[in-house]
Amino acid sequence: MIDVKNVTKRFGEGQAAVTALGDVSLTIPEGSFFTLLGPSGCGKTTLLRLIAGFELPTEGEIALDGESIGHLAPNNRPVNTVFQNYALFPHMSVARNVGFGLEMLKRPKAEIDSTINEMLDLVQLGEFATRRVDQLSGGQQQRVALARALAPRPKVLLLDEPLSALDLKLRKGMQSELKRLQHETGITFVFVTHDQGEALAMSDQIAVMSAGAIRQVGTPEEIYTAPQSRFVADFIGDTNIVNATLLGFDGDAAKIKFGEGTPLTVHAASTSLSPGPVHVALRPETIHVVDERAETALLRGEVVDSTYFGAGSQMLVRLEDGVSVHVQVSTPRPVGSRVGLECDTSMLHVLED
Ligand SMILES: Nc1ncnc2c1ncn2[C@@H]1O[C@H](COP(=O)(O)OP(=O)(O)OP(=O)(O)O)[C@@H](O)[C@H]1O
Repeated sequence: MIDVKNVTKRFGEGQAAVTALGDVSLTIPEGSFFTLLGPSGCGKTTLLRLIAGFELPTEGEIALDGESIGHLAPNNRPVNTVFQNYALFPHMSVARNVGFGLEMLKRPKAEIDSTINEMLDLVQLGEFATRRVDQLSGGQQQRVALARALAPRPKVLLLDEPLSALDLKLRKGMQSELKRLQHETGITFVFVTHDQGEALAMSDQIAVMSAGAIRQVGTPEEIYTAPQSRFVADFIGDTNIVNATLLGFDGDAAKIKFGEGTPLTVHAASTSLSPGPVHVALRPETIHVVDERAETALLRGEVVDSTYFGAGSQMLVRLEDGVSVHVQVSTPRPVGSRVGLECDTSMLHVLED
């Protein structure tokens, strides 16, 4: 288990100082596939480099299995990193690249050889052992980098956008491959990405970050279906955010209404929200288009655009308050027509701002 406790990281001094991380606390469970997700510059790489020991925190500490690792140099931490550019030795064979870390650790030759074979089998590169790395494809080089990082059997593997150099098809393949490797080895993977699809597809847990802070931690399903804030709802997928009035709470359930509509009981990110104007997240795939006069319509508006995307169409509906909502449909209504929008209220979610 990795415990990040109240970690602040500032670069530079005085007026020019940049706070890359501000009082971040986080627990990464042992043996999990844990993803740090957020836009460029939010501090993901900085957090990874602090865990690796390439940077030291300005304040706070990082513990592994209950023991602070702050005093340990990077090579003495039971942690290994796979970098974005792989950092392989191009002129060396695949086998030597994989065994390099073990040679540095002065492990016996027989142990190094058997680990190399085991690791190459694990990443399905057994037949490439003697090939020079510069004679491999990008995807194969990625596997060598993984095998090399896994060879010393670290407790934690840090992966900094390791798939970003691959084309889309290879990326998808490597996503399943990485998940398989994590399951088979049981090593804790801390994976950095700004790609929400990748994060949802691969992770046991995701920490969504923005501007040096952790905004939400949860399983992919929790993050997708119950985003806490407008930022998380916006960042994960194609969410509509609509205006509503919060009337109050009944236990954990929020009572809201859209415009002058009837009160609805829905989920909320927090029960400490005050009654009044709020924002509600509404996933495009959970909305059904009905007749404008239908009593079941929760929202009403006019179709202002419609885009065909193969599996269906995406309609843009402008609501009476001017907010536009995306809706996925198999048969779009004509632009200019008035429609009602119906939605399972259990899929509505009041956000914190
Ligand atoms: N060595 C450094 N000196 C000064 N500022 C830095 C340094 N390293 C990072 N920063 C700043 O800290 C902030 C966080 O950077 P970081 O690289 O952690 O972001 P990131 O989320 O990994 O971004 P990306 O997805 O673009 O890699 C940024 O504002 C960055 O400019």
